[in-house]
Amino acid sequence: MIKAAVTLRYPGAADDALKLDLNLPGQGVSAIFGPSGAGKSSLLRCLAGLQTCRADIRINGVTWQDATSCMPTHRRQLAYVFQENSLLSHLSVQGNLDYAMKRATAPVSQARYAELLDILRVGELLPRPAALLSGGERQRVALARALVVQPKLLLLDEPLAALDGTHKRDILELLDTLRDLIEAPLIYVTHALDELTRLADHLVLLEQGRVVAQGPLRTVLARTDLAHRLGDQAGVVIEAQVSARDPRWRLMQVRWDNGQLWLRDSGEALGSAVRVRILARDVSLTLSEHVDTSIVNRLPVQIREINSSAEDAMAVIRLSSGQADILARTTARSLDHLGLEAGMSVWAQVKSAALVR
Ligand SMILES: Nc1ncnc2c1ncn2[C@@H]1O[C@H](COP(=O)(O)OP(=O)(O)OP(=O)(O)O)[C@@H](O)[C@H]1O
Repeated sequence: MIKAAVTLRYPGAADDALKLDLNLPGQGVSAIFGPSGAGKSSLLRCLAGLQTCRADIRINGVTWQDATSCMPTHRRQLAYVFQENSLLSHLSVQGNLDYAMKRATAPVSQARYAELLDILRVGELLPRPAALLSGGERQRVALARALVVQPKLLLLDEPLAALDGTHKRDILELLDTLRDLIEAPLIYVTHALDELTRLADHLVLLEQGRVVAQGPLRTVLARTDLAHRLGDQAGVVIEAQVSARDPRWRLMQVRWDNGQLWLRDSGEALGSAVRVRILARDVSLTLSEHVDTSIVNRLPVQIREINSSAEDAMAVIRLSSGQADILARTTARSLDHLGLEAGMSVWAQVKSAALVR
């Protein structure tokens, strides 16, 4: 478990920049998500001991900070990857890796070192000066450097933010590959929901230095009361399995207990575990199944909860399809017109769904 109660006020500020209690799993990827200025980087700096703050921080049973003690950063056995400039620019790539290995409390084995360099395609970069690497290369080396020290906690602060689309996808894929190899918990700061829906197991929503919500990714994303904060990005992720393909139309079917969707075939093997993201704005509701529509994905669902307010023209509805939750957004007028209520069985028309992993 990661437990961190942090209070931080910058000198001269009228209010605390951070006042929060984090409870995160001791392994897997936890994403810290929030708008600019929410305090995401400040929080990572506090966890790393790079920012003076009042805190109780325990990482998998080891106290890093409490009311009477504060372990210095170099003893916290953590690794940090920033948006840019995580490397020592006056050294070569090899020099950066050697530097990290020498200072590590328990560096990785030679076999794991070679494996990490291979996965991250760092081998051919070893003689290159760090200062002359491209953005994507720099982040691959920064990740290698972070992982060879075998940290007890890995902090990633918007590692993709400075990259263009191609490099972003490349690093995301590498992180996805590495996630099963990394034993340490990973805290991933981002303000891009598409990154976290792919990588995260756990989600913390931060606003103005306060935790708005925290919990398993699926649970937090299915909360109707948070949907308005996420705007057009509101929507759920569903864990499913590739169950069939239709080569004629280049479609692939994914299933979960008693739900299924057809998606564009992206080549995953039958039986593979996948993660599907469905945005609330892409789901509409009908009282009976409409077959005369171009929408392929029509799911029988049950209405679990309706969140509407008198001031808002839009309502958010939580539906269940077996074990999976789906959010739909409709106008309050449609809600009234169709007489929708919690407990009703209806049909969800899913206009679009994306495979995120
Ligand atoms: N050194 C500092 N001195 C004073 N105020 C600071 C300092 N660093 C950050 N702040 C303030 O603390 C708040 C949180 O900043 P922080 O950089 O942690 O947010 P963030 O969520 O990481 O934002 P972004 O996504 O833009 O990087 C902001 O209001 C910011 O202006």
